[in-house]
Amino acid sequence: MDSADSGPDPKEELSRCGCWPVPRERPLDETLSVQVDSAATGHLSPAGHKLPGDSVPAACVYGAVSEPPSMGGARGACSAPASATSSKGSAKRSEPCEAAQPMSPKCKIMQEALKAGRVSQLQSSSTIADCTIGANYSSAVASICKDLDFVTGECGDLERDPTLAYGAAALTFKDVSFELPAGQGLILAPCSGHFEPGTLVALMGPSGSGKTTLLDILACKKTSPYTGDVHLNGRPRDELFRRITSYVPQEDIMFPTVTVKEQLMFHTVLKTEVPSKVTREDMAKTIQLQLQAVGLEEVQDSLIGSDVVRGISGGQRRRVSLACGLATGAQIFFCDEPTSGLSATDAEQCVRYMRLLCKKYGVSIVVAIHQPRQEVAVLFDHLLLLTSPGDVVYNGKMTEARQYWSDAGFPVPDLVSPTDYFLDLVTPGTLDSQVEHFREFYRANAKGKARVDELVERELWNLHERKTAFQLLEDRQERLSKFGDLPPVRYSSYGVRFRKQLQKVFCRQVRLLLRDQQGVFTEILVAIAQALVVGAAYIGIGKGEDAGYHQVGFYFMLVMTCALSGIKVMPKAIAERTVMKLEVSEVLYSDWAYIIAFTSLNLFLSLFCNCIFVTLVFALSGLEWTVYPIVLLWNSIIYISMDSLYLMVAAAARDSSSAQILLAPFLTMAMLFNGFTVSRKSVPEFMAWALELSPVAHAMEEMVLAIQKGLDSAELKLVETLFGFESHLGRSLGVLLGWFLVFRIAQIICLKTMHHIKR
Ligand SMILES: Nc1ncnc2c1ncn2[C@@H]1O[C@H](COP(=O)(O)OP(=O)(O)OP(=O)(O)O)[C@@H](O)[C@H]1O
Repeated sequence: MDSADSGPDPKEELSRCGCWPVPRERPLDETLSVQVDSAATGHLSPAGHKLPGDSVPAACVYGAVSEPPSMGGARGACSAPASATSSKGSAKRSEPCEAAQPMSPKCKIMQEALKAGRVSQLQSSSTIADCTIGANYSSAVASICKDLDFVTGECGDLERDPTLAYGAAALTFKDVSFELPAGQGLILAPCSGHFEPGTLVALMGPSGSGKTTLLDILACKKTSPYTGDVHLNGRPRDELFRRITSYVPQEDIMFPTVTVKEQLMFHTVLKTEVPSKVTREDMAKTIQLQLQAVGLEEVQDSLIGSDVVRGISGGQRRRVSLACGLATGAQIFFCDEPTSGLSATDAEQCVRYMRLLCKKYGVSIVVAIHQPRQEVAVLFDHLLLLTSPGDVVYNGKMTEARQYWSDAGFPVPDLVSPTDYFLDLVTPGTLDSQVEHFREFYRANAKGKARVDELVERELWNLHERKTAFQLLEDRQERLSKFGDLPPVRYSSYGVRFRKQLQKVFCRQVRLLLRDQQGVFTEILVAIAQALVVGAAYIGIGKGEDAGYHQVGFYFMLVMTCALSGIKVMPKAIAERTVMKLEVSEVLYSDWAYIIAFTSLNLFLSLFCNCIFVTLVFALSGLEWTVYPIVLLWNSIIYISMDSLYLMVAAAARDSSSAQILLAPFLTMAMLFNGFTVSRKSVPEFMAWALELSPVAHAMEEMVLAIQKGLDSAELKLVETLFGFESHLGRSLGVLLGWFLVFRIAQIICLKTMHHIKR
């Protein structure tokens, strides 16, 4: 791509500003890195930690801040000792390194490169800002890729980019704790802390120590009552908190028949408004880059899969969840065990990518992680270590943890992984366990609780320096507006308007429906097969001279079959509900969007299959086609009425077996009091109300009476008298409509109020 004389390309501009990343190519200036590497150590490769499939991860960010950073990255994050100025002269390393921090080979390489006068080359290849000057597409890609190669977790590996960084959200929490009701136990003792923008935080602790509990509380995901306050930029969280933050849950719940790329695209377009000039191709490139960053490029067109649908592996699914979380343009991310199920190399690569996002773009990422390898642990800036049951034993910089342990009288032995050692000492029940000692030490030591409490007090209500959530969103809006029109920022927890939510959810439902070819085809084939079997039983019934009585049996069978055929939608509705609940809890879309999309599409398909069934059976029966519209109409009406009952039960029931139990009384009433086997003439008087309320009875009566009128059949007239059929068209339509409305409303209430994701 030649952009030298054509002026800035909006796509490049987007990429450069970090709003929409550009796709990967092999780094062009690999030679430089190889030179530097070999000069220093002779063994480091520019693509040192690659993901499977030789993918070169690349950064992707979603809203750059044009003003200089106000807080210079994570508190305590160290910088390289040498002063290095970018070609714009804005990125300066001036803070001294932590004294205790050893310098990694890569840091040394960078220092040597700086000293040797290769500064400008190195800088220009490692900051996206410089691509603004060159406006060169390939070098922009190369520089993004190269940035990840410099992520080491040690001082000065990457620094906040003043041109691109958009993270300006600080998280402060005070005395958050969680106790089970009725004194069943304390899960998390009061815990406080503060994370500056750009901090990569590790929440560590033994199993059951309350890491997820703390993460859920901070992310505003805890559904059980807890105490304590969480603040965003010194202010209590509000509705917009969920647009500023993003959550990657521990479990990977997704539709099995969507592809990896579609899943990521769905999350991306629902979390932020896309400027009008950003094309589908730009978006596709964005997705491509995000997939590369987490090593999923090779499986981008594979299905997510499940136990019954062949798809990607469990580890890859974990990475899809992570990519979806990180694709939201949030400023604070909460990730629960994002690396579980990943190979050691992939886990390291994921955390390196997170560090890149933190350092370069100023976002904060809080990660609950069980026991990372040392190579992964050093990538974190901050360690919050819990013991079991949830009590803090360390809350400070990762680089200071070793010294803290020494101060506590337990220096980390040589050749032992510090994080393993920390965990061994604070895990109850182990041989080395020193839980009580570390609890007390944290409470009493000046570098423990006292320091955290002081920081929290200082940061709380530090309103004049920090922006509100609304202002943060407005900033992003302003930056993105140069790429096209955008609707004004709304005070809503949803990233996009309802119309767009509905459109996206509807399109996905259509795709799922079409992709599930087996499901659609099976449904149509079953309708045809059922029609042939039933039709064979009643073949030519409309032609007999004295077939009136038998014809009523035929109509009865048709109505009953149509009333029951919607039952098959229940398992599907229950399965989809779980995914919908998770996505709704992530405020991707409103539950209304799903209810409307799912219900309308499902109704359309089912009615279509029902029409095939009725038409085929009717054709085989030999009845006069003049009455076909009557038969089709009443059978469709009964189908729609009963369908809302099935969907209500599917919305209320926990699973398929409890759905059957819940359905039984409704079904018995509707099916037993059907106007034919139990008719007006035979029903006991005290149960006459049941007949009046049965939709099947009303549909049956109205249909037979209308057919009789149409055919003017004396036989049928006789049968009607025998069974006591009466026409009350208004009342019948009222009952059928009543069933439809009552159960549809109940379905909506159940979907909105029940089976929430409980945390
Ligand atoms: N809402 C709740 N109701 C009852 N118990 C709860 C609730 N939330 C958490 N717990 C309990 O709190 C304890 C800590 O759980 P949590 O998931 O926070 O631990 P963890 O450190 O993340 O564990 P792991 O590393 O094994 O995932 C567990 O015993 C869990 O059952």
